[in-house]
Amino acid sequence: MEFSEWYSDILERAEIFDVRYPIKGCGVYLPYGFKIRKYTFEIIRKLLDERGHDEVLFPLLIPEDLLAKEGEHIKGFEDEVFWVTHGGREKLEKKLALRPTSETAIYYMFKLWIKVHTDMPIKIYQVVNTFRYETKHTRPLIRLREIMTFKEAHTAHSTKEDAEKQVKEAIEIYKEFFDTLGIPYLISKRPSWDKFPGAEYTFAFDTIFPDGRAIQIATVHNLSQNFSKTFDIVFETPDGGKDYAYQTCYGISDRAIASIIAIHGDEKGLCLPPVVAPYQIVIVPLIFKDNKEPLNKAKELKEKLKSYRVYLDDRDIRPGRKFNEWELRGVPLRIEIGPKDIENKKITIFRRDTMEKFQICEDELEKIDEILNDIMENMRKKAIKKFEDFITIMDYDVDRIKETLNNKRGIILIPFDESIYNSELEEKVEARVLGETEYKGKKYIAIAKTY
Ligand SMILES: Nc1ncnc2c1ncn2[C@@H]1O[C@H](COS(=O)(=O)NC(=O)[C@@H](N)CS)[C@@H](O)[C@H]1O
Repeated sequence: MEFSEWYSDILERAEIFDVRYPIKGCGVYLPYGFKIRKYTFEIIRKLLDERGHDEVLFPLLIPEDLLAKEGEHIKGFEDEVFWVTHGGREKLEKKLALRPTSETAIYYMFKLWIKVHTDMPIKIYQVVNTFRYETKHTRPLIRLREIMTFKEAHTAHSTKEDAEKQVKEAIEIYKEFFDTLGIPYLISKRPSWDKFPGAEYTFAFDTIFPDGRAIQIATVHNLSQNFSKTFDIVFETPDGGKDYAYQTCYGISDRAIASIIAIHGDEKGLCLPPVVAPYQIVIVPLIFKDNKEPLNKAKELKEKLKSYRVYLDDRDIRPGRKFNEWELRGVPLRIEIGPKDIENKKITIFRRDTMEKFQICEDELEKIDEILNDIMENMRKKAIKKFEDFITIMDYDVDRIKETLNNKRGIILIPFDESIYNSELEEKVEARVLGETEYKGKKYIAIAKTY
């Protein structure tokens, strides 16, 4: 089955996201998908909180004049903004934007909060919905018009060096986030012609989906003083002088969830990293006629394993149907308990990642931890192997680049060469220039067909 069909099919059959909402680019997180989203964003919240960030919440609506304040920013977003023009039947005298991202909402307040250098660093983030009138093909969790899970961090610093350091910290945070999820990535410095509107420079994380197309899954922007000059965020320096704040911002979205589904999934369905799996273990008692023993044993096991997210499936349906359903939903580990197992004081384990079945003694439950860790390690290795197979290093040869992108796809790396690194390159190779990147210690220009 072709990837995009597999992807749409799995969102529906594993009951993750319902695309039938009557607005293009909008959809509904179903309970199972919502849990994956919850556990995924718990990871990033923890990583941000541990590094001195505070979670906040800003209004959704941004007055038109505020959004338009930073010239480059508004130029970059004016074709993507949704507007509110009425309050009830009354026409608003100032139209209001649904935030496409919150720089202009937040930096208006930074101006009120920042007076002296000791008011910084400010390191805040919010996890909100944002709205972009995407004209390209919308796709669930990949290219939404209502971005349902937009984690945006915004920081302000009293020196250029501190802002540069913050960019590096943000990159470390995202590396740890995607490593925890087993999602491989290439970090590139976006070319100047493709940086975030209003940024000095942008670093981006790109991964590769099974169809070989690259997708931007995170971005880190050094805004320097572009916004602080526009919003007049001036502070008193230690020596009593005046300066504009130095700022950064960095964001991820529902694409983190799309990546977990796309990268770890297989023909049987989802294969979820234990850390985000709504159920890490499902217990299936093999019930024969009126033999209640397996069910009682299963309940005992569930109790013993209560430090995990365990589902005891005691529904009155055939075990085979249960196995297929939990494999489709990507539950990392299944335990089967039948009369023979009980007799032999064993439990049967099924690993979703390798689809292998084996037995452990019923009093060796401490092995479960190491099996779940091994599952994650194996999933990560498999994903990195697939990712690296999609990387092609070659000398600059337009025809070979085009031929490779049309057949193998993936990311092409050509040795960095200033003389070809310009916006014409994209037209020549009929693909996106992801930017300049380091790969296995060498510097390259990365090129790919992207989402
Ligand atoms: N339409 C969309 N649907 C889903 N995710 C999106 C969409 N547009 C962008 N994203 C994701 O959101 C991330 C952050 O968006 S951004 O425009 O690059 N950066 C910002 O908005 C900055 N304010 C940092 S928070 C992107 O890296 C991309 O992974």
